Amino acid sequence: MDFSTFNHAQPAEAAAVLRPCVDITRWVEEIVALRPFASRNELIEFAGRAANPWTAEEIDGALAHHPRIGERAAGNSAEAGMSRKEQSGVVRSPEVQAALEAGNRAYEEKFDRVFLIRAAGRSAEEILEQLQKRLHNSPDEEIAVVAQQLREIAVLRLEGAIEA
Ligand SMILES: NC(=O)NC1=NC(=O)NC1=O
Repeated sequence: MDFSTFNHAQPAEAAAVLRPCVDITRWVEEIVALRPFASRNELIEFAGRAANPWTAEEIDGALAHHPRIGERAAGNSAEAGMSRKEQSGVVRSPEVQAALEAGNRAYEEKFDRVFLIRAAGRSAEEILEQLQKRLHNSPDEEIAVVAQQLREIAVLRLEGAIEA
């Protein structure tokens, strides 16, 4: 959808573009309510700080839409397509794949949620390095990192969804 159409669309139509970026209603509704934005850049910039901070409940609700790193998102929803595209660069050797799977399991064991990282533009090795580093975080430290990664993914998705 182009910026001008988004800016003047019906609220439900605008919300439908935002929802696949991150499934957090407060974020979607704040952006829809603030339209019309003066520019695409202003929209993107606001999206980077809207509904801050997200609660742990909001984050965990949104995580349900994110496949594990190394797992291919199934289905033909907008989110699944975005996840596949974001993870398309995460090509990996069998060894790295095995290490990612073990890392995901250890992470879920410790934090009781899926390991989330902004995968776009990152190699499997870098993701594995981040996973192993973050495993040492305390739960409070880690939820802040997860929130930042989720927001980066949301903004990247929004930039992809709204053409100039
Ligand atoms: N578990 C994940 O980190 N998933 C994802 N990261 C992305 O950048 N897209 C995803 O679906």
